[in-house]
Amino acid sequence: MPRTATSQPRAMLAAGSHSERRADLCASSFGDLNLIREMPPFDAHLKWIQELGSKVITYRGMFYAERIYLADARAMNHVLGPANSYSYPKPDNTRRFLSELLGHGVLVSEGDEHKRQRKILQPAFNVSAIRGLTPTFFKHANKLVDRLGEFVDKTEGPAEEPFIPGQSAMSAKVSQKGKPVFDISHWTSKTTLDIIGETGFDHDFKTINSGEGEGDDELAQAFNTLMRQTGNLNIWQIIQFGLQSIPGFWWLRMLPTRRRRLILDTYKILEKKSNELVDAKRAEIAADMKGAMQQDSKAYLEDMGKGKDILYLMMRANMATDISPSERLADDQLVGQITTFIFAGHETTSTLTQWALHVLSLSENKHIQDKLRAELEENFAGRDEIPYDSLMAIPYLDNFTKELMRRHSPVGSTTREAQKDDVIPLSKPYPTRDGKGTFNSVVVKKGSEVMIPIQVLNRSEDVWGPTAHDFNPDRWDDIPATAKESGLPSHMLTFIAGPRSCIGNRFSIAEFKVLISALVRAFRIEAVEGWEIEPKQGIVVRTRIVGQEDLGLQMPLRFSRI
Ligand code: HEM
Repeated sequence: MPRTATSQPRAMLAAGSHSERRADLCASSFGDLNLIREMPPFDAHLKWIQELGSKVITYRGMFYAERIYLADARAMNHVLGPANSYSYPKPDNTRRFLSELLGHGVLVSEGDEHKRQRKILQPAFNVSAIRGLTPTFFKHANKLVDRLGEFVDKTEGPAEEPFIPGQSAMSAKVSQKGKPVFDISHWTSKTTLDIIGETGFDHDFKTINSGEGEGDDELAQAFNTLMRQTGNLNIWQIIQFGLQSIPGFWWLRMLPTRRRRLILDTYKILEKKSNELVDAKRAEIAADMKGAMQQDSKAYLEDMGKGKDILYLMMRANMATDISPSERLADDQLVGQITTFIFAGHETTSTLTQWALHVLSLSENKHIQDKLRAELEENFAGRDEIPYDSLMAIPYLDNFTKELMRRHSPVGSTTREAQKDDVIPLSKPYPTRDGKGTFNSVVVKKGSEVMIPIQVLNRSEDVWGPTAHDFNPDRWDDIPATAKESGLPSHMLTFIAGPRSCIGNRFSIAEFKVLISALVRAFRIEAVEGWEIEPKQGIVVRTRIVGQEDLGLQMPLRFSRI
């Protein structure tokens, strides 16, 4: 008879593994995080899951703190769903780290404050808003195609030195006539930054036209300086972050380190520029409202929001008469949304697009690239852009997008912290470690970290069957019952679920479809023979090339004209 695990079941505790590794753990403060850091993303989790024969495990995070890992759909619906989501906030460390860089936007708010912010933001992300933004997505995607096309046409053959912005010397050497090797991550990143600039708050970053660097836009430079502080933390900085959450060590936050001074100074620039954007938007809305009053026309008011940027729509919602003064967002919260949009809505879609191009470049997927291009040619029929609804209705593009989101989710995992003791139900009974019994729920203690295993659950054989690890867009024509029964949004965890799910999901799907349709129609995409891509976990799952680790994160791909 399955039972509730009142004490952690042995299968879940992975007791053997813990004690076997205890000697290593004592030698380092990072617990099992060391293994996770050493192995490619998710492989450590998958390895434990396979070793233990259970999808429900615990392991040790920083300072040996317990982390609960539940690769189970029902457990995730419980933790993330409307009833419990606010009882599982982001861990304090994560919030502190993010708010230091991004201010007080929706990503770091919790509880009633989060509900309030979400309510104001929601209208800016509904279908009609995204429909209005789609021409801007096309404008930037076509600009990208033009820029890449110039380099394709100019490429005479291999070169000793890089001849394209972002390109490494290695990529220059393997370029061929009319077939240069681009670091496509450089280009997708610039394009999605330009897109979020214009659609987010009507700001032109102009990065696609800049050369190697970040361009001279002050906002882009400030943002990139802050983002560099998210990577390459040294051991002392990581320990410091961990210690800060321990009572008595709060003062570590205040130490005037070089990193802290840099962050404070840079955030001031970001804040100043963002405040200017907020002021300009307020003036624009006021002028539009005045125009509406003068014309006294309901149609004029309705038309006002069409194709407007997210900040405009959000601020207009913030000024609406049915919003009480206590519900309105203050200026620092509006500024926090701007930094949040750049952060959450830039590298995420860029990374997804890079993975899409990588998947298409593989010789075993040539049929997918050919099929996608043929379908796009037919639907675009020689046009540079098509309306949002037509784009969304292209069937194979839709299957390809869903499969990519499932198989290569840019955000690999995230974390929550139990705010109170709880019992988390599981989809099915799991065997205890001794094999003598089963358990179908897990007791969680207040303060435990609960992992949200996005990539692992997206590839779960329990949900997708034995072909879960394959890349197959056709699977979406015949979704297995287990996926339908998972209760996850679109049967996956890519945008997580519930009240804290990604508000930008519609935005990113439309943006991605626009980018991929423009690139696939214009270019043939091939992998560089013999170069092996290796995933590298950061805030998003980026890539580097095995043997070229010193060149850092990159996605080199060969492009040629169709
Ligand atoms: C493929 C692209 C994207 C993926 C995979 C993605 C994924 C996610 C995930 C997993 C979260 C939850 C993080 C957590 O709570 O721990 C999230 C939150 C969020 N995302 Fe996205 N995202 C994408 C694109 C975007 C875009 C384009 C925007 C904005 C234009 C955006 C805005 C946000 C915001 C504001 C949140 C915080 C929502 C809240 O806490 O209420 N995202 N996203």
